[in-house]
Amino acid sequence: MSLQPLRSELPVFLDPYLPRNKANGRPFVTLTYAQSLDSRISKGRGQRTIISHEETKTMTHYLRAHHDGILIGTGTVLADNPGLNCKWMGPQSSTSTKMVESPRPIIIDMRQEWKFVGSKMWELYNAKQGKAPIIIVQDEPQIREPDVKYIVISQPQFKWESLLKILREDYGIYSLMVEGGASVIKQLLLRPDLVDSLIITIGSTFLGVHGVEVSPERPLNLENIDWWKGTRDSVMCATLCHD
Ligand SMILES: NC(=O)c1ccc[n+]([C@@H]2O[C@H](COP(=O)([O-])OP(=O)(O)OC[C@H]3O[C@@H](n4cnc5c(N)ncnc54)[C@H](O)[C@@H]3O)[C@@H](O)[C@H]2O)c1
Ligand SMILES: Nc1nc(=O)c(N)c(NC[C@H](O)[C@H](O)[C@H](O)COP(=O)(O)O)[nH]1
Repeated sequence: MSLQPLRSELPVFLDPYLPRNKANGRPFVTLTYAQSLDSRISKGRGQRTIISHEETKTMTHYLRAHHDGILIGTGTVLADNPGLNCKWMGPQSSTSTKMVESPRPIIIDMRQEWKFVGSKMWELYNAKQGKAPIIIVQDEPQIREPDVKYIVISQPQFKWESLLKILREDYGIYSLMVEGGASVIKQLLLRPDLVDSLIITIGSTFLGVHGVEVSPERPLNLENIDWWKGTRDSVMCATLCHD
């Protein structure tokens, strides 16, 4: 399905929060997600839930066009079967340039529960509309899936700073968009040392007490805050305070 055109104010609004070159050995990291008014990102664990309006969906694809990589956690890849490509074509693009503009999917799958072959990502890759993923695993895989790259961590938990360094140095990921889910977002909200931009879409809906909540484990302040108001959603851009 094609996207709605990008709202004309969004490029200027988003520009200060888009990736810039970083000299500190890790990628520029954008943490972005869509939440309800009651701070939920889905109706329930494992339930794919559309929160964004069509115009903020287009914004998400515009953001994808500006990043080398797009990372999600196991819960999200299993629940959502996401495509993680970029459908925003830009003013002068043609279908043949889609693959170039799509970020590389980076999937946390420590216990190898997800399969690339047969997924939406795989269909898009075969249609030359998306890239094959890098998968983060705990152990060397017994069967390597076609065109997938594996980062073997050799322990159940990885340290974000180490993973980011590997992504930049070994895979040329200079800008990384992190799209969730809840566990990943909660960890990174507490890492102002690693997150460069925070972009949250707030949808005008309540998802209720059974929804998957996103709330950091301790209070958190933001700075460099700006808001955009759309038809149904608002978008807040900010940076995390180092306090
Ligand atoms: N609205 C949105 O913007 C949005 C975005 C993404 C996902 N979602 C929703 O969020 C839900 C999934 O959230 P979730 O919290 O269950 O899953 P998640 O996607 O955050 O994945 C969590 C899992 O990733 C792995 N993981 C995360 N950090 C790790 C680390 N440091 N080391 C090792 N492994 C690590 C662990 O296996 C962990 O259980 C789904 O319902 C999905 O639809 C919504
Ligand atoms: N911006 C945004 N608004 C939403 O309403 C929603 N549910 C997500 N969720 C993010 C999560 O990462 C999804 O899995 C991908 O958004 C699916 O991506 P595709 O469209 O299949 O490429 N993100």
